[in-house]
Amino acid sequence: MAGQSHFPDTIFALSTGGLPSGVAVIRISGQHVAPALEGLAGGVPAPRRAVLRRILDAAGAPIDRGLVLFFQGPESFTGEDCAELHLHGGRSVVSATLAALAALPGLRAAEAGEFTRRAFINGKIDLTGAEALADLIAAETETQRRMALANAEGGQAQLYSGWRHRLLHARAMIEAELDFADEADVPGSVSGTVWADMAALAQEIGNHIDGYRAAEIVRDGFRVVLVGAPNAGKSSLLNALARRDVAIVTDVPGTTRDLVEVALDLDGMKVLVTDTAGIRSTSDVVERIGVDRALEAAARADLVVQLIDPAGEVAQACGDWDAPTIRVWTKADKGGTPEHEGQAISALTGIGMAELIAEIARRARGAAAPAGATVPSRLRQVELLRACRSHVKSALRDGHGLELRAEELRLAGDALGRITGAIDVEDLLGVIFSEFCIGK
Ligand SMILES: Nc1nc2c(c(=O)[nH]1)N(C=O)[C@@H](CNc1ccc(C(=O)N[C@@H](CCC(=O)O)C(=O)O)cc1)CN2
Ligand SMILES: Nc1nc2c(ncn2[C@@H]2O[C@H](COP(=O)(O)OP(=O)(O)OP(=O)(O)O)[C@@H](O)[C@H]2O)c(=O)[nH]1
Ligand SMILES: [Mg+2]
Repeated sequence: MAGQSHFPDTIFALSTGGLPSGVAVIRISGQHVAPALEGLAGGVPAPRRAVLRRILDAAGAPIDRGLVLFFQGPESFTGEDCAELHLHGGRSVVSATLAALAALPGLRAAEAGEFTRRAFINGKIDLTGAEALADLIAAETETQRRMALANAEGGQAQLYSGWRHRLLHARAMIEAELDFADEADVPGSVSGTVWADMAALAQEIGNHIDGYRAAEIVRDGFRVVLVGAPNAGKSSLLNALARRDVAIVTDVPGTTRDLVEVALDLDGMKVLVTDTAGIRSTSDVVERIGVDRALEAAARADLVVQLIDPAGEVAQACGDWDAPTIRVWTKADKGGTPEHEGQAISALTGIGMAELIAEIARRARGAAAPAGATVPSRLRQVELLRACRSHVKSALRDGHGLELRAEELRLAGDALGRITGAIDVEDLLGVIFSEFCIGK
């Protein structure tokens, strides 16, 4: 896909966020950029040099005075001629400029993700790089940002292209062996080292796939579920963690019925904390549904925090869940904290809260992909990685002939090629680029 392709339309969009803003940037990309700048900014600046210009409408009346940047293709984000207008971020300034652009021949408003899509078609980035840019823009926590940046800088692209080279090399060696086999004297078999490398590759791909769960925890959040008997102090803890009144707190046991979830940023990790109904056997229909939901949430948790009021009833029939569990004694301000193992906290005074938060953050980080690790970021990628590994494994099975085994290796390489977009991905592009916002 290398080389610049020629799209008939030149596209433009506001690439910065909500208006009004201090400065708003409008991006333009395509073959009509230079004539558009002639009309709109009275000329085309030297490439990559910011110049201050009057921005004019179709009638030649000034809209604003702003900075104009020109990038000459292929040395631009999209690989096409690009321009940026850095305007004052007023609604009317922006709408008048967008209207002036729309009136120019060959120009139209960009669709979501269309700049990045052109960057991909023009060979500036591969599909994993495009997906990583979407993640970088969506990143809210430090760990999300680091993971997205590693892939935006080509972490996955390099890993998969290395694997494709190994597959190609293996196929070449097998082809050579097939050719020699026609001749009278067959040289010493090369296949020993080839198959050893393919076995190692299957293992590496498997390990890489296993990293997906850790990547999901970074992207979607580490799920912490608060469970305990009614009145144990779960909702009070949730409110203290969220630093706002998310859940209703009363001294009536059985106050919380539904799941209440908040997203927190703990030490750079996205953590989803869910408050639940106090667990007890009850004849109240609504409360019983709440208890069922609590137990289901615990079953899905990455970490269960079990709250116990030392003066209260202990949760009967705690149910069982597989998630790691920590015990926390509540209402420590009242004294009487027992010598049991586990932490003591007070949501009321803050006793033990810093320690509890540090412990949750420590566990979240432990379950998350390590900083800078190259991990798959999408189910789409994982499915193709699984297909790739399964073809490598088929190739490793002896029974069938060398030709068929080489064919399995070709299929394995094709699966990798679909991840990066090197082959046959037209059907995927709509899905991938629809994730983006307009202007990206
Ligand atoms: N004002 C502005 N800021 C921005 C962007 C932008 O488009 N405009 N970006 C948009 O996403 C990001 C930066 N990404 C960019 C990626 C490549 C090129 C570019 O001109 N690439 C050329 C030249 C490379 C070079 O000089 O090293 C190329 O790849 O050939 C520009 C921005 C973030 N900040
Ligand atoms: N003194 C003191 N009281 C607390 C503390 N945490 C909670 N309480 C009180 O304990 C009672 C129950 O608190 P909640 O947070 O609603 O308990 P819950 O576990 O959510 O209860 P359910 O929703 O009924 O399951 C309320 O009266 C709270 O004010 C604390 O740290 N110290
Ligand atoms: Mg509650």
